[in-house]
Amino acid sequence: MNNNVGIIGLGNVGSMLLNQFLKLNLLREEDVYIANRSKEKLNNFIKEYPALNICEDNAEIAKKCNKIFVCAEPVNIPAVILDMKPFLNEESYILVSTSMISHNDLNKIHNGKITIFMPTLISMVNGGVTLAYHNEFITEEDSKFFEYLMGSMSEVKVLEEEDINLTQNLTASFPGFFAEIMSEFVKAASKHTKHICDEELEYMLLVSLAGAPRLLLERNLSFEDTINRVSTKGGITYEGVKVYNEKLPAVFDEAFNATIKRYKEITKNTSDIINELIK
Ligand SMILES: NC(=O)C1=CN([C@@H]2O[C@H](COP(=O)(O)OP(=O)(O)OC[C@H]3O[C@@H](n4cnc5c(N)ncnc54)[C@H](OP(=O)(O)O)[C@@H]3O)[C@@H](O)[C@H]2O)C=CC1
Repeated sequence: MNNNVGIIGLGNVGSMLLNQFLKLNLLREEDVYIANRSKEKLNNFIKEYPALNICEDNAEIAKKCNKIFVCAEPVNIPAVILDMKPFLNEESYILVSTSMISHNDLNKIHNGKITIFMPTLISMVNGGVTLAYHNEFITEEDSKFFEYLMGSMSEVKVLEEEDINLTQNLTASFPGFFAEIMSEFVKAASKHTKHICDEELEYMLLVSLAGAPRLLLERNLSFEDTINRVSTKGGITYEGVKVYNEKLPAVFDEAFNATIKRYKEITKNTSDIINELIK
């Protein structure tokens, strides 16, 4: 048993976790081991965190760490776990940062402790919701460890595995959806303004956005209360709300259907990859 923590895959998620674990003093640099497919990325981290341990490959992480975050793309995760398999034992705790690979499929390679979690890049600024599913081998101590790390940068919601797929639209995917919706908002406003540039429009929108959730949360206003307060019957907001009310449900339904369809395709693909690898 050791306190070493491994992180495999230093992309958007892995680097966010590494930076937050160290910047928030949740882990000591010398207890953290990292590995990534392309080696250049690793050297950049060493410049910032000189006591960090760089591993040659995924197997070395499994040899040296009991707790291992796997933050690769779904299609690459089966191979990562297989690389580690010879060195995994009942103490090994694998934390996979995507729900697009089922714990049943992962158990075919590592029949032990697995947490499937869905982080959010909002946690770079200490916020957002991390969704998690712990399999049956996870002890209270393991879930406390998870809560200690992820709960320090986000809210943690432990769910049934099948519920993560849908709810991640509201958490992990949210920054992307939000950016897309807001960028359309600015583009539409831009068509009607002659003297204000897009950057100024974007700034006004972001400042309003930062305040709107505070208004709702601090004054305990529901969405409906807020609409009623802002939109006077027959006024400008009222007319705008009517259009959103009519058109948006179809857009949200279609987007949910598209993500659910893609989720099924990816999980089927990762399942096929695992079945092929363990043949
Ligand atoms: N981006 C997001 O907001 C969120 C992403 N996720 C999930 O987290 C996971 C990571 O996402 P993200 O960080 O965006 O992806 P990235 O593509 O940014 O990072 C993936 C990293 O994994 C590395 N990698 C791939 N294969 C291997 C391997 N065999 N061995 C070691 N390292 C490997 C890649 O290395 P290389 O440098 O060679 O490419 C890369 O650094 C995905 O499963 C994604 O679905 C979950 C929630 C939110």
